[in-house]
Amino acid sequence: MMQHVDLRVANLDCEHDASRLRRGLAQTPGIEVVRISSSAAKVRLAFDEERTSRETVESRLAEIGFPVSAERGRPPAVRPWNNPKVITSVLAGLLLLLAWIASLVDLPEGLSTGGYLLAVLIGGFYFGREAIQDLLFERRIGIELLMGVAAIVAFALRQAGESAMLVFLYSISEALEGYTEEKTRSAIKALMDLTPKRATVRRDGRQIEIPVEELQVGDVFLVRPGEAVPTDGKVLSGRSSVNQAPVTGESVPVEKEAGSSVFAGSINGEGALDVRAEKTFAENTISRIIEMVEEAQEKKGQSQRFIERFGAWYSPAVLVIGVSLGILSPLLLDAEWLTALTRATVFIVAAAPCALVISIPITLVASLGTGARMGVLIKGGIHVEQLANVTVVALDKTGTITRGQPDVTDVVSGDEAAFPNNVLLSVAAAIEASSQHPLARAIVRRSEADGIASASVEDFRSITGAGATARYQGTIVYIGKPEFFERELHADLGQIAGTITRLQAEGKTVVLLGEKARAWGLIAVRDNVRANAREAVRALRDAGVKKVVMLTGDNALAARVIADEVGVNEVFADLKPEDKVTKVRELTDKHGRVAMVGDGVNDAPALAQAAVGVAMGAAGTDVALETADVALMADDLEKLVYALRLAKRTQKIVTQNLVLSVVVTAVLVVGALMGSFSLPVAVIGHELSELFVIVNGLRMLKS
Ligand SMILES: Nc1ncnc2c1ncn2[C@@H]1O[C@H](COP(=O)(O)OP(=O)(O)OP(=O)(O)O)[C@@H](O)[C@H]1O
Ligand SMILES: [Zn+2]
Repeated sequence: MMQHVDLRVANLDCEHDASRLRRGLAQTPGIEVVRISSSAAKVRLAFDEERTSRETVESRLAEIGFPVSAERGRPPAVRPWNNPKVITSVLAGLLLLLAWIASLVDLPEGLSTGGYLLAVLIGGFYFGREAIQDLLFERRIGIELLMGVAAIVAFALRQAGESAMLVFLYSISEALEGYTEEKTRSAIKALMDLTPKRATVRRDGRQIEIPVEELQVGDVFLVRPGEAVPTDGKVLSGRSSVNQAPVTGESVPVEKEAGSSVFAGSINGEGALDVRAEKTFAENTISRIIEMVEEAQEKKGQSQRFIERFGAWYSPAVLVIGVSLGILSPLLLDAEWLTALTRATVFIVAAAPCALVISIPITLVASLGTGARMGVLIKGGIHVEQLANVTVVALDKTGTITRGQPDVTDVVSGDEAAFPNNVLLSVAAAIEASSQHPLARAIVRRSEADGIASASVEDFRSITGAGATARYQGTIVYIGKPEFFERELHADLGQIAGTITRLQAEGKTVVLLGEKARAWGLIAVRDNVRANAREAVRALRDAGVKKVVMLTGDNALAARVIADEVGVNEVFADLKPEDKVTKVRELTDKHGRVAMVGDGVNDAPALAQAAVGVAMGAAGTDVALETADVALMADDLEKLVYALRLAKRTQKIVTQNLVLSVVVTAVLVVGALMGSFSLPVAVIGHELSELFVIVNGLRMLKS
């Protein structure tokens, strides 16, 4: 049996480390690498249980230099002085400085040259090793090789100081890049630190403290006032307001009582809560969020993939051109050797695409992390691109535009003598007790509130997009939309027909109860529009969305009233779930990219059809969290606007970065070819553009 494990390991910082790990395990029988995520410092391995054990796997990883990090689930802390690349680079800088001082004062020249050489060797150790490994094992010419060649040639041309400076600046920018990436990632990991290390559980009538990693589903734990919630669960008893900003990004605390869900990392207010764990620590919502943000970095957008493909042939091309420049121009054009070689070196440094290569990833990590902190989970660069360019936003009605908590407003009987209101409610509630639909819950709630005893029914069956049916006193009874009664049951609506239209015109959803060919009466339900829906729709338009439309399974008349209330101008009503898919496709054909927003459970097919599927209120609904492209953790339309703006802002910074890096590289290359730049100018210009790109990208850390 092949067994899969996910392990978080140390020293896995970049693609190079990833390939070193892959090579290290290639010679180990019984272990296969399934996936390596350097951005998450995680590996997924498959191992043959008959041949190896998990312990062997772990010790093998340690042998090849990637020990499994101590705290499972919790990512390790980031410290610059723990990073060998930072240390070697700083050391190279110091040596460079000393050697330079030595060259100024009257010390033998050999001393400063020796210092420069040491700086080159130490500062160039890591990227030099990566360059060689890339070349030998992956047959790839990368930026590291370009820089290494340039440094060696410069040194050979007796420009030792320039060579050392190149090595120092390149290594420090590499280290800085790695460090900032780590740092931005740790902004997300900071979420994890909000979860406590230990939980107080009740076992056998006693309270004991255990590490949160040992919490089991079903454990009852205690959350005291002011404490953080250790893992997701359902409140058993107690009452308190809980700040769940770390998970959902909502700033206002939410009231919790018996039956409410709480999420790990939320901060408890004044009351004490007894909570039954529904997730282990590793599986809880916040752990899933962190994992998804990490995985998101691997779902690259089109532009990023293009740049990576481009980089694969660009760097070798630079090397080939540089070498021919240095060798051919003296041979063929009679140029001076020293000038030609220097020029070639300057060219190689000038043309290296560092800034270009990091401009997208650095911006994305920052942006995705910021989104996650604000309760907006975007599952990859590709979705950021799509979301930024959306022209149509399609909103589902129930639960998206409306609150999804309807109330029964009217009960009208078609035949008072045979079916008085309490009989209607009692039969309706009996059928709806088996249904998950928000309407059903409203009806059950109303009948309970009125103290009506539920009738007894059997053979419940749900009719998707129309209603439900069951057998009551031997008769097949239906509950559902009026259109269903007319079209499918050929029911005579009799005197209630007029009432139906009147109630629908008030924005109410009308459902009928009755048997084949005869409606007994109606129940009207009203679901209020979300408080901020109108502003959100306007904000979407302000943000550049051309069309905001509403999709609903409800009746057109009622839907129109709701749409007018929130300022949506186009409504598509009476849609079955599969019609919503068709509608999304039509909208895409006609107007371009569609973002479909729904609850992610009933609307999953429509969300999947859209360019971007957005699930609202995803915290606590695993399906929504897993399937949507963008998950809004809070049940709040404002977050949709935020997500759109975040995506647009990200795209803008990415564009700035791309333009800048291309322009700077072009200027440097032209200058290098014309011989107007010296090596230090090229190196500094190059590193400055890289620094700009990093700093610009990090602006996305701001929410
Ligand atoms: N269990 C039910 N009881 C009564 N009526 C129902 C039930 N299920 C569906 N219906 C009827 O079918 C219609 C469409 O239901 P559907 O679930 O497709 O859409 P919805 O979720 O109500 O609305 P939206 O599409 O805006 O989310 C409802 O408006 C209602 O009239
Ligand atoms: Zn560079």
